[in-house]
Amino acid sequence: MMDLKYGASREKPREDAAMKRFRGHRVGQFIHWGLYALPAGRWEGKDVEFAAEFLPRVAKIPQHRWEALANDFTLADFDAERWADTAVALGARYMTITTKHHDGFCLWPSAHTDFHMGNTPSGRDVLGELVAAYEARGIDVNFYYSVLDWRHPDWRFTLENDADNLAFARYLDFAMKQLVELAERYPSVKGFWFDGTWDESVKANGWWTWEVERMLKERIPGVVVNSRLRADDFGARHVDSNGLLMGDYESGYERRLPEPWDRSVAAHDWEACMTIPQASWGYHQGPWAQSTLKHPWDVVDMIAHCTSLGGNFLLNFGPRGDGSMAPAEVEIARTVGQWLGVNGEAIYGCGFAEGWEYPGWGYFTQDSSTGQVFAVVTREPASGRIRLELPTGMELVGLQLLGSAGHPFNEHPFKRLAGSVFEVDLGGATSAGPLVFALET
Ligand SMILES: C[C@@H]1N[C@@H](C#Cc2ccccc2)[C@H](O)[C@@H]1O
Repeated sequence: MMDLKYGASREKPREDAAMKRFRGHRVGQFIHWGLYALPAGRWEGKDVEFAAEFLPRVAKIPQHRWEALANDFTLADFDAERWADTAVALGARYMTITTKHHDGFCLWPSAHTDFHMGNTPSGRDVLGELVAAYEARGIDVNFYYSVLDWRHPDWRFTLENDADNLAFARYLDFAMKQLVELAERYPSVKGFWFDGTWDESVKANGWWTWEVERMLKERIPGVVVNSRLRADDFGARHVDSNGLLMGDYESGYERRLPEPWDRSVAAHDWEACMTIPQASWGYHQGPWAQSTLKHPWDVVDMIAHCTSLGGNFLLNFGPRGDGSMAPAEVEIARTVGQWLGVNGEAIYGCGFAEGWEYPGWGYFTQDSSTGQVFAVVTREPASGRIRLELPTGMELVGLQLLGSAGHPFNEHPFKRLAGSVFEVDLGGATSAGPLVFALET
């Protein structure tokens, strides 16, 4: 093992109450909202077929024209209560909001820049309103913060000379001041989700990423920090040069999930984040994005997939420029939330079912407190039958379909094929969306 000054601070997952709470949430609502929601992927009448929040870079928009959007950011239809109601409808237990994305615009009135909500027509503290509305509903709030800042004059992608090093040192000082400001203004925040840390400039300053995590945990005991913030002494990211996870959970899964049979993932905490359109985090009005919205049952499959490997699933919403939630995304939230309302006990507080192999037709999850194992059937075989292969020596004595026909449980028939292999005929099992069985063993 190398002697690292800025490597992982622990070898095993955190087991304190705050981390257990985050782990048990399993389902979160990601929100990307900022000036990019105004053009919504369209510039000078043309759709730019790339993530809406990258528009200023992809369309090469002059800085002054991008900054002028702040004058149009009127929040005409922004209502934090309605956003929070969407999270309740989704069945989300936490929410992660973009406090500052790569363009540098801040959703709070920051004292360290002029590019913030205070210099918009409404002057409203969007973050303050969101924290109040979500916490009033018992939903934890996390802050996304982009270390990458296209606007700041001292930002550097690479460090070529002393001048770059001096400038970037000023930038890191600015970013640290903003993070202290966020921690002081919103002390009830439960986590920080860092992004924009892939450039050489940040990787060469692992000490700063270590200091940020230390500062936040000193100011907000229990706060949860993602691995994407961290670089070690040698620029290794997420996992340090000794192979140990930095931060509190692995956050490398962006618009992708681990292979469902990759049991190694379950060794540590992790979270996957996912867009509803194919590839835009900010609201994109064009058919390039709007024609690719995910089906609610695809979202349910991803939620169960993550839970089965001990991970959280963070589903992204991109509110429109006026502050309203996109109706199609709200509808998806409602359908997923209705499924969770019936089958959530197989998700919330659940995780990896040790000893149960990946079955192919869906996922096994296990309640971390009671040990109850569930089968979530998201890919019903053409045969209409699933095979349950139990850990060797285990007997299946009962099978209950969750929430069917309005009953909390509904005994379902099964038969032994051989040894610890059982077959379940899914015929007659009814439920809106993927079926979930509680296994009695
Ligand atoms: C969570 C997601 N990470 C951000 C990104 C990115 C990106 C996109 C292309 C190449 C390199 C990085 C997206 O804008 C969104 O915030």
